[in-house]
Amino acid sequence: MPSPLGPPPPSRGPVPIATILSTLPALERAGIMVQASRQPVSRSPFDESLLAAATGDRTQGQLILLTGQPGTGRTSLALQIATVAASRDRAVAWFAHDRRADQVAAHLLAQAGLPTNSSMLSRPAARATVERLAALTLRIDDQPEPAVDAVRQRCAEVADGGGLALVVIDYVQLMKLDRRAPSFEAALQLAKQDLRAMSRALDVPVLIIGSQRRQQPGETQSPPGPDLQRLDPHSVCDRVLVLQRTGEAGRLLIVRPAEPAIPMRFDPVGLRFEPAAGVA
Ligand SMILES: Nc1ncnc2c1ncn2[C@@H]1O[C@H](COP(=O)(O)OP(=O)(O)OP(=O)(O)O)[C@@H](O)[C@H]1O
Repeated sequence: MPSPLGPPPPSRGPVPIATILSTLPALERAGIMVQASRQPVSRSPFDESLLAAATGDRTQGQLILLTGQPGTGRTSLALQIATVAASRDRAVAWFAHDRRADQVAAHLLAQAGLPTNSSMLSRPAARATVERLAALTLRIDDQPEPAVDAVRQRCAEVADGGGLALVVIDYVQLMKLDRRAPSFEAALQLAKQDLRAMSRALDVPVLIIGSQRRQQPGETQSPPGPDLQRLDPHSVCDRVLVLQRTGEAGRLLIVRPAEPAIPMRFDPVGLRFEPAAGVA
């Protein structure tokens, strides 16, 4: 029987990056009217290799865990990966739980060499860069604390509307978890299982950003090693990546399946990873 309140309102769903960029005051101040370019974003070979490392070069449904200690640059790395995936035809759905959509858009601008607090935005070339970013098939959802069901519904809507290449959840500990589970860890485990089922049902890679705890005073082992049993206790994730960074030196460990680590350098201005010196 139909509800007396009528059909439920459509979910707001992930918002296209072009819409989010058009709300940024810094672009308005610089006189940039956001329009999507027909020119694709140029993809750096290194960023392409990061997408390949994250997905194992597979476009099929799979659950990928990207973890590391807070502040190591997990969001930055995931955004580089998402940008490559979103420069193709199908969409990338990004669920931001610890920052607003406009902050993700500002991060994207910084990665493209246009920090919102710099005079770079008033240079003529900035408009072309912004227009290329606006053409990305990146959609951002910053509604706080979504449950897995809500994420699944919004992803299914995006998939129906033209296809989905990648889902990113930043970060999984901030999702609304099942309160009936006996512990936070058990609830997290259930959420991961549901997200893995979603990746299979929609046949899309789902990258979840997770957090390793910080070193406690008195602990000698730092950072916590890539102990798979601790990172992914019941082998829920198909791929497990650990980001480590000290200053500008970083590396991406590929723990499951075991593959060679990727040495990198973090650019603290561009808020992005580059190949480590001496690495092509
Ligand atoms: N807008 C910004 N301006 C300056 N520095 C930033 C900005 N955003 C992030 N950073 C810095 O860049 C580094 C990487 O940030 P990023 O958000 O990618 O890391 P993270 O691992 O996702 O961390 P967390 O979610 O714990 O903040 C951190 O040292 C952070 O302080």
